[in-house]
Amino acid sequence: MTTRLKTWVFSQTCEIGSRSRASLALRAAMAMSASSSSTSSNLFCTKPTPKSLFLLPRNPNLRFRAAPFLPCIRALITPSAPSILGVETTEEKSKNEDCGFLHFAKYHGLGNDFIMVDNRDSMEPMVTPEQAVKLCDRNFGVGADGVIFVMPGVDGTDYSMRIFNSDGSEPEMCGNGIRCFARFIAELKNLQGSQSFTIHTGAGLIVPRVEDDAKVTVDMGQPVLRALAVPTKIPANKDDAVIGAELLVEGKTWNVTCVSMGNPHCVTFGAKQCNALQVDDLKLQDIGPKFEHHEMFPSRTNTEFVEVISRSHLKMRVWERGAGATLACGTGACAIVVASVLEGRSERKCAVDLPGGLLEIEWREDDNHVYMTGPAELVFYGSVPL
Ligand SMILES: N[C@H](CCC[C@H](N)C(=O)O)C(=O)O
Repeated sequence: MTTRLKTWVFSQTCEIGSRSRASLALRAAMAMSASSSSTSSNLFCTKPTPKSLFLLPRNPNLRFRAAPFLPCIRALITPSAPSILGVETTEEKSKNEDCGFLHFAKYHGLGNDFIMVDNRDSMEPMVTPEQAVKLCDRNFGVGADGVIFVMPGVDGTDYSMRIFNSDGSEPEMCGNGIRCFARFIAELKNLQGSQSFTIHTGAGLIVPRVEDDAKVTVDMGQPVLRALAVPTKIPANKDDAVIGAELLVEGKTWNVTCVSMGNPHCVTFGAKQCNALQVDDLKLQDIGPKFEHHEMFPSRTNTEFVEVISRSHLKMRVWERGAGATLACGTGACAIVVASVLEGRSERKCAVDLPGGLLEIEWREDDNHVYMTGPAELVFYGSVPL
């Protein structure tokens, strides 16, 4: 069965704001239909042409009345959903799966950016780690710090999350990514107002809540301090944790505290016998990899370099495992508040200042959970030949 592309009916006006996302997706669908003017192909199996790379930047001047805007969004990025072009036959569904196209939504959390894939149809990621590396390339691909898959829930959770870093490695958890995940789901399901979801991740159960102001608050669970569980081979110096211990990195001794938020973090407030760290002066490209690949971290590590502005305001630069210097790191921001409390440098509730913006972090004494609040933004919808 083939599906003729219906012509789109839309008018030239709509309020700018929440609908403009829909109009972006509508434009993409239009361009897709234009690029496959033939009547035989359906929306998902157009020939990959230059037009098939819909990287439509947010354009406030776009003025469309998006009539079927939600199905359009879903149809673009959820091949298995009933297409706006009519109910799919199983034949079309199978074509969708092997037509070599990936439909995605690009989101970022304070500039830490991700290709979001609606993978709710399968427990197998639609993209391999090797393809993720290509997709994340900022010159030859879409460009991102990672690819995140929205997958079916496990053991009663609403969803599961898997993520590939831009180097193709698979971390256990991603703080900025889980905020983007929550906003993406709310968009796909056209949910309004405050919503929370239970997400199965490599770090266990994580519960993000989309707030009325579109920020996302996440219960990031409990930090893990046991050295062998971070994991680190640095000898434990406080109970079975590594707190303010010494680590020799290329001839320089740094004071470090090691924390896992499901993924490993090495937090430092500076080197021994040196003045307080000025994080803006750091050459992350030089020092970052030396921590990431240090022999004391068998699974490599994320490394956060921290400046204490006040007892409730920390400034951080991060070199991420598998992604390098990023504009923000949610799990890292949680790890530095835990480390700074353990080293007596800050309160349990801090504003964490990152190159991409501010995160609010609280390590609550009553339940030992770390809570993170911050934004997550949709940038564009896209389709790319795999
Ligand atoms: N690169 C990290 C995963 C992403 C973490 C970061 N982007 C965040 O927001 O938590 C790792 O390999 O552990």
